[in-house]
Amino acid sequence: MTCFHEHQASLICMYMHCMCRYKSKAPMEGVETQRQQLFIDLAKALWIPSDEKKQKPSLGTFALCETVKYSDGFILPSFHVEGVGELRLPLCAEDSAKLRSVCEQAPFGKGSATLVDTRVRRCWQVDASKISFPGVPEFLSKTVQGLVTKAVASMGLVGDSAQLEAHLYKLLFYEPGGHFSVHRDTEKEKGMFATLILQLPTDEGYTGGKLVVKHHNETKKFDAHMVSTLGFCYTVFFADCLHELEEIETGTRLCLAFNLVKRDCSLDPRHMEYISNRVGKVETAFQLWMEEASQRKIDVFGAKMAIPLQHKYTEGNLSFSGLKGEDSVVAELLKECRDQNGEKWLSVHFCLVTKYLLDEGDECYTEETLEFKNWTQLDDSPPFEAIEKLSVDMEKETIIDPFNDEPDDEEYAGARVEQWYHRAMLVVWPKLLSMAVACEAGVSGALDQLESDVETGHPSFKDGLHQIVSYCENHAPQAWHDVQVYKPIQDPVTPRLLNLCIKSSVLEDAMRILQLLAKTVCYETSGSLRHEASFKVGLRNFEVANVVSSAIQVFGWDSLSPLITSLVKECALTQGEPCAQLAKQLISIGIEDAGVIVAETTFKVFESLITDLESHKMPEFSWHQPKAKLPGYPGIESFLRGPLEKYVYKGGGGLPAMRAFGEKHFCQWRDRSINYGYSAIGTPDGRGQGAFCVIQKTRRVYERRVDIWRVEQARLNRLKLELEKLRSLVPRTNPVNPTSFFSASASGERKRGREDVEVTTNTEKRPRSSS
Ligand SMILES: O=C(O)CCC(=O)C(=O)O
Ligand SMILES: [Fe+2]
Repeated sequence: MTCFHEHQASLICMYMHCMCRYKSKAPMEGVETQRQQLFIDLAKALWIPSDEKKQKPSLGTFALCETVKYSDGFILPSFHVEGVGELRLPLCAEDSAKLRSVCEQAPFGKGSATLVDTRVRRCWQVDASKISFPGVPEFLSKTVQGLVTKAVASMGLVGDSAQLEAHLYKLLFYEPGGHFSVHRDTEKEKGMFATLILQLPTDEGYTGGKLVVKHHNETKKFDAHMVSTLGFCYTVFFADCLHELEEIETGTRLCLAFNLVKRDCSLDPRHMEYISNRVGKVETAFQLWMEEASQRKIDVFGAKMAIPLQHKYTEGNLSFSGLKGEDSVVAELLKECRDQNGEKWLSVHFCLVTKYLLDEGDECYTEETLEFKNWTQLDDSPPFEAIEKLSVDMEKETIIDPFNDEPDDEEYAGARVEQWYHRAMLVVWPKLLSMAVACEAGVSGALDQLESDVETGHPSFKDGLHQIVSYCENHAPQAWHDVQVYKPIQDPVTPRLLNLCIKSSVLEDAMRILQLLAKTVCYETSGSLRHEASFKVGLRNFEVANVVSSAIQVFGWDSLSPLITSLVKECALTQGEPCAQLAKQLISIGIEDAGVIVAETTFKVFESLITDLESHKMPEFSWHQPKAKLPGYPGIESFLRGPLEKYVYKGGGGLPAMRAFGEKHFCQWRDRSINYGYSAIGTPDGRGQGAFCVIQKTRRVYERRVDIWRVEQARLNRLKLELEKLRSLVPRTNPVNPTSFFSASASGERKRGREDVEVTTNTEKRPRSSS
């Protein structure tokens, strides 16, 4: 028997892939570069380089083929088939015919269907229930078990009969032309991880019929025809590996197919030695992430990373011991990573991801969706409640792209193509950042967890709070997403966060939250969050106002006043009533000075805008169009900006040129006043070299100025009414003079545009209230 081992450097391919993926995205920014370097280092540390794999056969292979030695105690002189009787081995021609008479055509699975199609599979089968071994009663329990124990050792697994079983599945019988085209074996029962094909001898033997097994850029070709007349041989491979039985050219091939099922195998102890020698490399690759995480930051490396697995896995069949081949080594390496204090620092999980691609073929419509499921914890980290809601950013968080090869399923209908990719990944995050990851599955779930930690006085509670606040700073659109899009006056996040700060007296985080509320946050331009380009959380409602007031009560006005005043300045115009409520609440709990400052600050924002708008007078008519732009025609541009109504342009080129000129720049149907700041009509006239274009201004630019002024006046009236209402909400008190801290930017506001007051404040520099 020979094995043509077409070994390709799978690991090198992975690196190359890693590099290509990042190269295409030049220029890389600093943060991106750092993260991608970590991914490359990590890939090198985690996967066993192919040359090393060859030197370490103990690390296991995905497929092997061995002849059976009689010295191993293997004897099988005959077997029994229901309806035929005893068949002696090697199988003679007469018995072949008898066996054939009770066989049925072997089907294959496609999706959930079972089909018979001899173009895909030409093979005869007899069900296991009809096969027995009366001459060797311990054939299945001992003989085959012995083979299997030995075989899986070569795949890097240790398991005795309690953990590992070989279940006879079918007898397979091939005649000339028999074959099975490329496929993966379905997991026919829970725990099935590999297939064992035991080849039995026939008098005729066979030629052709090589078994080709592929896994992750590696291909093995097994040719067992030489032993097909005399002895036994077996082939074992992980069931998810693609494999194919090439056509039988002559003779007959007889096999028993077994499902290898494992309950709870452990890693080969030789693996453990490899792992303890290798884990240092992985820890070194993680070094920078470890440092960042120890500061509870997620700015550069993010909160989690995903490592795609090499084997395929199906739903509901997962545990650490369910991992196959090198995947189990990689998982163990990750689990074994330790920090400076010798503590295991990573939380290791498993998930399945399905990518669905739809291409309608007309270049107009393509769809891509990702679905994550089967989240399974592989270590003893505390359970994570909302884990099913977690997803992975396939661009930023996976160390290599898992979708760079063939899809698992494809369907065509004309030009329309649908594709499915099923992949498995390990997803890791620093245990220190578990709250930040919990936030990704939903801030409200993370808050639930934190609130119960507070109740039980969990020591890491402050740490968790810190992480949630960091998450909100880095992902404000996600943290307040639903609210922003669907219920703009609700805020289920801020009051809970501030209350947690208050309960645990964490001033620093309270300050970060107040600062965040005042900030303008931008949505990312891609993805589903395109609803609004930017937004401020601000003070959305009375509940938020009241909890802010409690924070002032607990932490003191002195420490919070700069943040509060800039928050009020930022949101007074759109959230006037909650601002007034904050003032009212402060006054009612006896922090009167602070209340007055909040109220005055709010009113001042309105007043300065009102003063500004009142200074705008109804524009008087003139032909000036001061914002006119006409590049390439400076003379006409200055005419447009100036006081004259009419201009005669002699551009040369005859009447057609003048006509084209007029149409391009001064067409009455295409009003350019919005984009180019002018409005005029061009009328070509004259002939030959004497042709010209009369440019006559229209009133459109002026009318637009008047329209804008009208809108402003309407706004002015609304603002006055609103201010009046706000004043009535706050109880009268002796005014504190807030101008000392307010005046600086108030004059700046007046000069600003009409649309909005943008108060830019630098909280650090702003002098504190001295009241
Ligand atoms: O006959 C063989 O060696 C392989 C058959 C096979 O792949 C199958 O039955 O799934
Ligand atoms: Fe198969």
